[in-house]
Amino acid sequence: MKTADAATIAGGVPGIDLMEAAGRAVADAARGMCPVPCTVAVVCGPGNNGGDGFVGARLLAEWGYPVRLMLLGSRAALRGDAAVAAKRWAGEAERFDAGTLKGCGLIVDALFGAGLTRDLDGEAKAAVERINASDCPVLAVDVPSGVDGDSGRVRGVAVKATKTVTFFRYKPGHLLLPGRMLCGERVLAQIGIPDAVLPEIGSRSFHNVPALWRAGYPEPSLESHKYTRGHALVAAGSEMAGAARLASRASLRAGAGVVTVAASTEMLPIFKAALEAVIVRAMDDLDDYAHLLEDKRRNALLVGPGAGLGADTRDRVRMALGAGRPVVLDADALTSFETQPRAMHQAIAASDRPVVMTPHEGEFRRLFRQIAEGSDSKLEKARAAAALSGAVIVLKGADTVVASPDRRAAIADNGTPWLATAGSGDVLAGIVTGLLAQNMPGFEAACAAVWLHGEAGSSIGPGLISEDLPDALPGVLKRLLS
Ligand SMILES: NC(=O)C1=CN([C@@H]2O[C@H](COP(=O)(O)OP(=O)(O)OC[C@H]3O[C@@H](n4cnc5c(N)ncnc54)[C@H](O)[C@@H]3O)[C@@H](O)[C@H]2O)[C@@H](O)CC1
Ligand SMILES: [K+]
Repeated sequence: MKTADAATIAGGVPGIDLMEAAGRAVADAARGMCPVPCTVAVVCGPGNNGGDGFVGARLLAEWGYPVRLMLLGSRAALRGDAAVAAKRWAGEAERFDAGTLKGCGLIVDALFGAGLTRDLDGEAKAAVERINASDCPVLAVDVPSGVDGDSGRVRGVAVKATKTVTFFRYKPGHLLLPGRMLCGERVLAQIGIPDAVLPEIGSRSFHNVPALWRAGYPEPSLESHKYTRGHALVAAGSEMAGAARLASRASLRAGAGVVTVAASTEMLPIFKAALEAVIVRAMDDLDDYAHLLEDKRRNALLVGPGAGLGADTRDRVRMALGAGRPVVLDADALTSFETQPRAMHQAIAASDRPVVMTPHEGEFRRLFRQIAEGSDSKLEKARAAAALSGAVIVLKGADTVVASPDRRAAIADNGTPWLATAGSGDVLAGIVTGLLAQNMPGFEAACAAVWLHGEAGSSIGPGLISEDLPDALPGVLKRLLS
């Protein structure tokens, strides 16, 4: 944002104009929250976030709202645009103490935004605690004060907002937990920063929404037949038939033309009975898997759901990665490398096709211990793991991050807590595999799968079980593609 602001200002827009536009967006949001004028407490900090607060306070007062402005620090200490904004505020700047929020109908939190540099303590911490203790709705300016915009982390203590107005683009902290929860409803306001500054910023972080990957989403044409739509091979092994069934069905729903599931002979009847459109093949040993890989039409491979832990699964992972095809590694395929993650990274490095890993936090910690302990930003953790392993990393959770070895990363916010249920990850892995079978590139396929999975979950909601998810995909896809 500093680069964006500076480039805009260098392009001829005075900084105070940006602040005026930001303050207006804040005042508009406040009016939306309290259409009938109520007393608004605007709590300002010592930097430009406070400056936005001064502008918002002035406009609300002009619109007939009784406004009380409180300032952390002294008016004389304000600098730059914030000092200009403060001069335009004709009212008082009160000290913020225990009594000052009494009788207020709305609090505007303009304490700290992008300039937060350390954990809150002392007077600032007390101010945030007082705001949180009041039972007033809170409108946060840019980010709830105390939330780190880069990571979504709480720096000591943070405001719990009802609504947050931010500017130009969302920041990672608006999408990552716990920041996202502390924002309440989010509003994105444009304040005159042109999109042309984006290349200069060079950000590789994205919000996982269809605009990011829709252009590469595979759609069949009239000339397509089932093999041109790709053929996914799911290596099920001999355990947990349900996991591989869910993944296979999800691959088909995601558009793979054909799905083969390979399982031990004793498991075949279970698969045959449960999956009509899926081809079922016996795989009792590694030779059987090698034989299945000989058919090059099987062009995307999934190893993990129901694979079982141990040497056999490790060998199958190595064979898949050596087969010159996109590979998805999930569940047991990941955990089987817990004690030898380097061996997995080496096998990935030898593959020239996309590899996607779909760990949850626990699996991630086992495979990337140093990275997991070394950073508290989920975004940077996933990014570091992608760089180290050479795979696209899907670090799952309510704020799933997809990161690519080329440093692109996307954060999803469209899931639902109802997706935290057995088998949900198997479905996700199956969707990724189905999209890779249709030649979608690795990062885009992973992002699209996460988004579709989130939408499918949200479309079902309470009572969701993983079996429902593949069957919810047609509705989601219909909306997406129309
Ligand atoms: N031209 C611009 O730069 C624009 C900036 N805007 C606003 O400006 C904000 C960023 O402004 P700033 O960079 O001045 O930063 P902030 O206003 O977020 O905070 C910086 C101030 O807080 C102090 N501070 C930081 N961490 C602290 C802590 N833990 N405890 C106590 N004090 C602490 C710093 O010493 C500094 O005085 C954005 O969030 C946005 O609201 C908008 O007005 C749009 C235009
Ligand atoms: K704030």
